[in-house]
Amino acid sequence: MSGPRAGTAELDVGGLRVTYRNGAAAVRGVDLAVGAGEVLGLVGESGSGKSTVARAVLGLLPRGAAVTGNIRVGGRELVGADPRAWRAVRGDVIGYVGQDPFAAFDPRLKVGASIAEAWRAKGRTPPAGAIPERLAALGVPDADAAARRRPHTWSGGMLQRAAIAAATALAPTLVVADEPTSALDAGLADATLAHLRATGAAVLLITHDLRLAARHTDRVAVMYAGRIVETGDSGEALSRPRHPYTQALLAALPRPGHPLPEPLPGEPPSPRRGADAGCPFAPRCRRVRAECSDDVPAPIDGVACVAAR
Ligand SMILES: Nc1ncnc2c1ncn2[C@@H]1O[C@H](COP(=O)(O)OP(=O)(O)OP(=O)(O)O)[C@@H](O)[C@H]1O
Repeated sequence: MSGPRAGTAELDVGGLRVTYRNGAAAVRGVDLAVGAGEVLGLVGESGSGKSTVARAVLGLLPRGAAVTGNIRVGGRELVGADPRAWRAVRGDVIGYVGQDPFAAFDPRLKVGASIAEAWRAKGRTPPAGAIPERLAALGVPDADAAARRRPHTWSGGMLQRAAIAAATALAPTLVVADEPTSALDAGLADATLAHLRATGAAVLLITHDLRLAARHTDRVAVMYAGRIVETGDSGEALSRPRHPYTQALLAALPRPGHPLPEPLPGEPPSPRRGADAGCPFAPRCRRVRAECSDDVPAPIDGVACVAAR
C-alpha cells in the first residue's frame, strides 16, 4: 500500500487505544497516517470506532476516556498534551468539519461573524475581505451579502461550505471531517468534498459511505470493532477488496437494477468485551477457518486476515 513516506505525514497515529469511562474499548490499536494534500477515508459500520478516532485526534474525547499510543500532528505528539496545548493546535493546525452545519453556527450570529470567530479565538482579526473571499472560493454565490445573513436563511449545502471556510480559515495543515456530507444530497456532497480537497490540507474523512469514499479519497482504512482491518489505495481496496469484511460491506451496497442485497449478517461485538482471543470478525465471516480463533490477525500488506493471504 502506498502512503506518506516515513516521517512526512501530517497526521501519524500509532498504536492508538481509547477506552471510555464505562469500560468500552472503542479503539483497540489503530495505526494510520495522512500526508500533506492527501485525503484518507476512514470507513466502517456504525460503532466501529471511527468517530472515536476523530475525537481523539481533535482532543475532544469525553472526560475520563483513557488514551494510549501516539497522535502526531506535524511531528508534534499530542497524546498526554494538556487542554491548553490542544486549544492551541485546534483551528491553527487542525480544522474540524462536523456532520450538521446548522449545529456548527450560532443562530443569533451572522454567518460571517461566526466564521470570524476562527481568528478571534486566537486573538486575531480576520484580514479585510477574507471571509467573503473564502466563501466565494468555496462556491457560495453572492458571498458578501450571504455572510451578512443568519444561518437559518442558508441552505444546508451552502452552510456546510461556510463550515469548511471556518475550519480552514487559519490554513490548518490537517482537517478532520466526520461525516461532513451526511446531510447533503449526492450532488452537493460531491461538490463539497471537492472543495474540501481543494483546500490542500491533509484530510481525515470519516464516512460510512463507501461510494463517497471511492470518489473522494486517495486511500482508505476500513475499521471493524476498534481496529483497522484493511488499508489501501481507494481505487484498489474498494474495487478489489481483500478482507472479507470489506467484501461484505461492498456486497451489501444497493445497486440500481439489482434486487436489494442481503445485509451483512450478525452484529459487531460489544466494545465492552475483554481482550479479543481471535479475529473479532470471525463469527460473521463466510471465510472463517480454524486458525481464525488463534490470534487477532496482524495486518500483512494492508490486510488483517489469515484467509486473505
Ligand atoms: N462517550 C462514550 N461512552 C461510552 N461508549 C461510547 C461513547 N462514545 C462512543 N461509544 C461507543 O464506542 C463505540 C464506537 O463508537 P464510535 O462513535 O466511535 O463509532 P463510529 O464508527 O463513529 O459509529 P457512528 O458512525 O455510529 O458514529 C460504540 O460502541 C459506541 O457505543
